[in-house]
Amino acid sequence: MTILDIAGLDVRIAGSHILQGVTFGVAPQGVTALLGRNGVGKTTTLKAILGLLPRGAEVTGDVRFAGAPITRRPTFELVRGGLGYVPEDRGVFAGLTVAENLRLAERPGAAPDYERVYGLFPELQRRGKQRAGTLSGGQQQMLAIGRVLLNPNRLLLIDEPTKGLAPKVVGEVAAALHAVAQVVPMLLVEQNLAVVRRLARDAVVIAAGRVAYTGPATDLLDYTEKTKALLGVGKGHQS
Ligand SMILES: Nc1ncnc2c1ncn2[C@@H]1O[C@H](COP(=O)(O)OP(=O)(O)OP(=O)(O)O)[C@@H](O)[C@H]1O
Repeated sequence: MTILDIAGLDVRIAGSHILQGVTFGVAPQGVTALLGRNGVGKTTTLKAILGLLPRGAEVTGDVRFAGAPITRRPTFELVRGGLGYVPEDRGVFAGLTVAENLRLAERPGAAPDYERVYGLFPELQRRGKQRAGTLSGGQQQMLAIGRVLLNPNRLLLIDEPTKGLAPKVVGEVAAALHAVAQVVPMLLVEQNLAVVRRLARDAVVIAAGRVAYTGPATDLLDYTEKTKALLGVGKGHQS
């Protein structure tokens, strides 16, 4: 059983053939980690799923969300249909307060689930009047995730949530993601293998434009030689 199926995904941007027939499925529970060396095409994979690649990008292949083909559906429809996205740059509005950032994510006609968001991230309630630009990196990440969780989701796509964060904060964000993953499944791009070990049940590795591993995350991480060959790093290290 899968909630998201990607088959033969091919992406060319500005003359480079970035993804070359990427094929994998995402389980409907828990965390699936999407791994690979820098620049291999992890973000491109998430953006291709969401229809967010630049205009000139050539995209072919089949993407199905809960069984339905979504390849040419507009992004807003996918998001309304329960595909939540937390981009790598977090995309919070620095000049607005935390509460205003959350309010902007509310959808007309839908009841925003503040109880869930503040239950997972009490800090966001305490800092409601603070400008988002003055939050720490970890707090901004929690705001970016909280904003997506205001609305119902069937799958979250989260891009490098711990990138650039201090080690203590990485632990806090990982704990938050662990709690979120109890409620909604996740496809998580993450370079920090200690975080992957803590959170992910399944792993998908992209190498040279193709899927080089799919299977249990622990099997990959316990096999140090393979991890090194595919990701260029050993157990528990951050690349
Ligand atoms: N809009 C674009 N125009 C040209 N090249 C692009 C574009 N977007 C991505 N690329 C190229 O595609 C390749 C894959 O990029 P992508 O950001 O998907 O990699 P990644 O695996 O997410 O990397 P990182 O771990 O560094 O975030 C890179 O070589 C990148 O330079």
